Amino acid sequence: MTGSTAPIVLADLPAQVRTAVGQARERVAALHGELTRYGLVVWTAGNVSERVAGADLFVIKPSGVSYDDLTPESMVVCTLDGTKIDDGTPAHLKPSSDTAAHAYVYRHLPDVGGVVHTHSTYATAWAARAEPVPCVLTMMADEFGGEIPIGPFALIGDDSIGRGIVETLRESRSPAVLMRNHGPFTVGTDARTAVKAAVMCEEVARTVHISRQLGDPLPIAQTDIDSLYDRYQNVYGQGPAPEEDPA
Ligand SMILES: O=C(CO)[C@@H](O)[C@H](O)COP(=O)(O)O
Repeated sequence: MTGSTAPIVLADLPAQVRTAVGQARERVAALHGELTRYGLVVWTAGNVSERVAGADLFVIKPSGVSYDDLTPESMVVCTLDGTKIDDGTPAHLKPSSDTAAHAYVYRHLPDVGGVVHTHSTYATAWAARAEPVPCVLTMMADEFGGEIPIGPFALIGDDSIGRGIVETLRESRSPAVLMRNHGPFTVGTDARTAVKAAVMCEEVARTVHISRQLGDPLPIAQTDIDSLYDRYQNVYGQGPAPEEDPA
């Protein structure tokens, strides 16, 4: 007895799971285009994943593949311990090198449905100094509810990065953490929300950096941060579509 279990085969899973995987693959493949559109990544250095609704699985990009070559069919499907399943991709196609970090986040933060990692320039510059981005912009109060925190230094390859992300985000309202000497990891209810947090993270890191070239940015009072955060999270935008009138 080896104790090893047979790999999960996507084609053998119930139809609704296969449909959910297909939809997540479409979204995750397309969202990598947003990373390049907003200039958050160079070469292949960043990744998006999304939890599969109704299954203990997530979808993530393959490692080291050019963004231009990513397709829904090439998105890799993993269990929540980060193991690739028999997902119909070639056996040699490895998931992202950050898969263990994404998997750890999904296992420990059940409300998270999407995770993004980039090395976007300004956010990573703050990470290299291990300095949180202070909350000195209304846009930061809206999206992050305070400063963007720093996570610990961690090597790639085991649970260290994931542990650092989870420990840091549990202490904060921010959906972004700047892992020391590495770069931003962001989370959201789905992959699109996590991508938005990555875009906003880079934008505010850039603006606050430029502001500091001009002098000392002015802090925002905590009560105002709380009020801005509450409005943006609960009132801003269109809200859910109204019910159709049955008449
Ligand atoms: O942070 C790192 C490596 O330092 C990774 O995010 C890579 O830059 C992208 O890896 P893949 O997703 O292509 O494996």
